Amino acid sequence: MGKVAVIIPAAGRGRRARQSGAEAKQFRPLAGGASALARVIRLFRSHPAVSRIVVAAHPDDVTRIEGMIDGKGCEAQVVHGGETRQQSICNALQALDAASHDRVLVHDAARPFASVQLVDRAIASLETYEAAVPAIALTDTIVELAPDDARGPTLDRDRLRAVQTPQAFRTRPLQQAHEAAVATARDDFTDDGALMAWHGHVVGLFEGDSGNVKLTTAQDMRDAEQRLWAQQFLACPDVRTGTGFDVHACVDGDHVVLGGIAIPHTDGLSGHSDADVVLHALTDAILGALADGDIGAHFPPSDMRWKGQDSALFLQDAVSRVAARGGLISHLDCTIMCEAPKVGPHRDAMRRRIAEIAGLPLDRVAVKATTTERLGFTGRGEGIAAMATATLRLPFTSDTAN
Ligand SMILES: Nc1ccn([C@@H]2O[C@H](COP(=O)(O)OP(=O)(O)OP(=O)(O)O)[C@@H](O)[C@H]2O)c(=O)n1
Ligand SMILES: C[C@](O)(CO)[C@H](O)COP(=O)(O)O
Repeated sequence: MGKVAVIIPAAGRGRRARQSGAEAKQFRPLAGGASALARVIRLFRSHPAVSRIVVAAHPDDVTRIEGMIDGKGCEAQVVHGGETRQQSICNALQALDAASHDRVLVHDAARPFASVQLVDRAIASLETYEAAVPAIALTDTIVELAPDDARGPTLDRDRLRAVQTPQAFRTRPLQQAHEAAVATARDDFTDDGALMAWHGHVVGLFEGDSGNVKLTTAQDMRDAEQRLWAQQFLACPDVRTGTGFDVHACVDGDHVVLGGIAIPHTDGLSGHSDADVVLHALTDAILGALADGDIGAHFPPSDMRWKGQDSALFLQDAVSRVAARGGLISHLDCTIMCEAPKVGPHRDAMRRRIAEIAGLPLDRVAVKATTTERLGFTGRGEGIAAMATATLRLPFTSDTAN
């Protein structure tokens, strides 16, 4: 048998799942981790039978998806998607040589929960069929709508199935079916199984997976987040708390950088980097929870590379150390101590920026502020201080147990 290729349609705009200001659903980080598309790419990249991946992308997303498929693993390519899912797959099929890849799986970028076992079943189905789709039985009572949208006839659910992806095909017959659809201007197929059946092929069914949901609505996105957080939390039972504290002196200037946000002010803050006490305290809090030194140990002030540096780099480094240990950050909290500038008007911008750097949902990032009642160096306006707490969860390791 020849090799297996995979087509990932990822050119949709995710309109039904769109929250205001949010990017398309397949690119949103899920539970502070990889996006749906990244998870799907990872699944197929690491599957031993798959040797080529073609991702159909909206023209605006080609470069970013090229960045996601970069690196080791099987051969991968991004092509322009079309106006509909069917057109996106048709475009991707043109990038496949049926002589070298005689089998192809088609899997939605919007189904991040597909398992290796499901992919194995899809590939195995091609020993029996030239087209096959995963299907699950329905558990709700299913009715047709009456003309007035009231309840119509009840359907026999034992004769109905919900169809998912990955769908499996012999490559050339799928290409021919798509060519025939283009020739007859049919562009209304919601899946390739339907298109193959229309073209006269028997389409087999294999066992789907009720967990393999398609992220379609905003509620689906919330459910997926919860499910992934729960999975990660269970895998990381070792709860750690770290604290951080930082001070920078006020100097001549016209703004300070706090929580990644430049705030106009009557002074500046002196420092080797951008002197962002908030990001520094948070970085130290994370390093503290990891028992992995402190910001000065990793980014010495004597090193000219960090001069004037955006402190996001330091926080990103600490966050990646958590990921490298297989852990996750469950909460970041910071208190800024200063008489001025007023933090309140900038609090949400700071939270958004910290959440963005740390890859966390907004409700897992807190920024608070207090004056020190004109007492001490912060009270006299000689400097600004910040203290932070990071709550992390790590997997238990043999080191942890010792
Ligand atoms: N022109 C299109 C439309 C959809 N898709 C992809 O097909 C899969 C299933 O489509 P759907 O869930 O409907 O995604 P969207 O089209 O993005 O969603 P919506 O209809 O809500 O805009 C998704 O991975 C989507 O990116 C595609 O490649 N090209
Ligand atoms: C292909 C599919 O996921 C199978 O269930 C589904 O048909 C896609 O439908 P959508 O309207 O493009 O979301």
